[in-house]
Order: sequence, then structure tokens, then C-alpha cells
Amino acid sequence: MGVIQVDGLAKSYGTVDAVDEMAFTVERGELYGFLGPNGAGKTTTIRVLTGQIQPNSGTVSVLGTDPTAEPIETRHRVGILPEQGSPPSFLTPREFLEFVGDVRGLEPDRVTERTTRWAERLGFESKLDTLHTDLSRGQQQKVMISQAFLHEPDVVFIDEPLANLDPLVQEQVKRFLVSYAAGDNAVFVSTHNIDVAEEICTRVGIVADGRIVTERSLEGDSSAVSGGSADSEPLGDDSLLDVFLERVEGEDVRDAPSLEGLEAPAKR
Ligand SMILES: Nc1ncnc2c1ncn2[C@@H]1O[C@H](COP(=O)(O)OP(=O)(O)OP(=O)(O)O)[C@@H](O)[C@H]1O
Repeated sequence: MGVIQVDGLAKSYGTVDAVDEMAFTVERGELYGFLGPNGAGKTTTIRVLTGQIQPNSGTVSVLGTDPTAEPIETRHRVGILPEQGSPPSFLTPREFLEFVGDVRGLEPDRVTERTTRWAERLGFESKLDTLHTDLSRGQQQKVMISQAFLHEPDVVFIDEPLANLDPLVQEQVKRFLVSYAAGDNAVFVSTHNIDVAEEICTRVGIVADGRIVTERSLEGDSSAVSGGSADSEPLGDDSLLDVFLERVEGEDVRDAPSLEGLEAPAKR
């Protein structure tokens, strides 16, 4: 049984069908990449899986909990790095991480120890007592990454993990995500960055029009992974970008209208 299970999920906003017949399963040990163009339904799916919104229909299960019926229990057990999330402007990283640790049920000593460890790991020790409003976007992202992993959850949902990070920290975070998933956890990453997905994910689901249109295993040609609704094909000799462009109808940049006419005006 997967630690994340989604079957027949549908969610609309008014007349917009954001998610429709979404189905996939993620197992322990997987770093699952959720790839899709703008508006494909990725954030909506994560919001359902983390108990932030109610779907219209379908079943979802996260670590054996039902986020639609027991959202607080689900949120307690997972880590969440939301899209464009930022820590509260009126708190410092130390205060925020203490708050998150408390809400997630960690002992105060443990929170102090992990706060120090994360600040050292991501290099924001000198900013631990500075208000978030006075931190850069990248420094705020480091605090958000720290809060998602502070209670060492078995499942972590991440929207664009590398946003605003400098290249050195990006490398560190990528390595961390790979090792965290390999430690019998599951990391679910929504991203537009196909190269990063190809580099770090064990499996990807390509999303278009609110559903998974294809899945690919990236763990080597012989290891097709059971994906619940369908077995994932290995990527083989294709590049993930080619698979993406082929499967995302109407989004192929090779057929897209050129941006001719949008060039900056020539200097007079
Ligand atoms: N609160 C909302 N009210 C109305 N429509 C919404 C709302 N949130 C999302 N949508 C619509 O639902 C669809 C899916 O949006 P969603 O944010 O899930 O896509 P996404 O794959 O995360 O996109 P992106 O890659 O641009 O972040 C889009 O057409 C979007 O306009």
C-alpha cells in the first residue's frame, strides 16, 4: 500500500475543472516528481492531499489518513513546503521554528537542537533572531525548507523546492531530498524544472488538464515501479523533456507561436 494514494480525484472551481480523474500512488523510498505546465492542477492536488481544500469527488489517503476527513491529523504527520509560502513577517526564524515544532508535537529541547542543525546546514545561523521581513527571499525559503522537515515526517510535499536558492544551496537541497527519500520516506515534489526532476526523482508523473498523462521510472531501465493505476515505464533513452513535450498536448514549445513582435523596441 502506498503512503500517498489518489484515485478518481476531481476538483473544480466554479466552471473550471482544475483536477479531473487524477490517480497515482507513491511508495516509501520514492522521490516522486509532479511535472506539468501552468494551470495543470498540481497545486490543487497538493492542497487536497494536505487537507487545505475539499475535492468534489475521489479518494485520497496519506500515511493511512484521509486528508478530506481528518485534515489536522494529516498535516500533523506530513511536511509541507507550499507554493510561494513565506514565513510570518513578524516572527524570527527561531520563533517560527519553535512554533512549528510545538504544533508538530516536538519536545522543546529537540526543537532547539533541530533549529540549530537546520540553520547550520542551510547557512542562516546569523539570521536566527532577525525578523523574516528583513530576510532575503532565499533566506526565507531556507526557513520554509527547515519547517517542512523539522519534525522528520515520513511524507513531505514540496512545491518548487529550489525557488530563490543560490546554486550552492540548490545542490545541497537536492542531495538532501535524495537521501531523505531513500531513508524509507516519501518526498513529493511539484516543479517546472525538468532537468532537476530528471536528476533527482525516482519517478515522475506528467500532469496535464488535471490528470496524470504518463509516468516514467527514472531508477534505471530494469526497474519499472508499480504506480497503482499503471506501471511506470522506464525512461530508457528518451529525455524527460522529450516525453514532456510529446505528452503535454498543445504545450509543445516547438509548435508554440513565436514571441516575434514582443522584442524590446530598438533604441532610437
Ligand atoms: N482559487 C481558485 N479559483 C478559481 N480557479 C482556480 C483557483 N485555483 C486554481 N484555479 C484554476 O485551476 C486550474 C489549476 O490550477 P493549479 O494552481 O492547480 O495549477 P498548477 O498546475 O499548480 O499551475 P502552476 O504550474 O501555474 O502553479 C487553473 O486553471 C487555475 O486557474
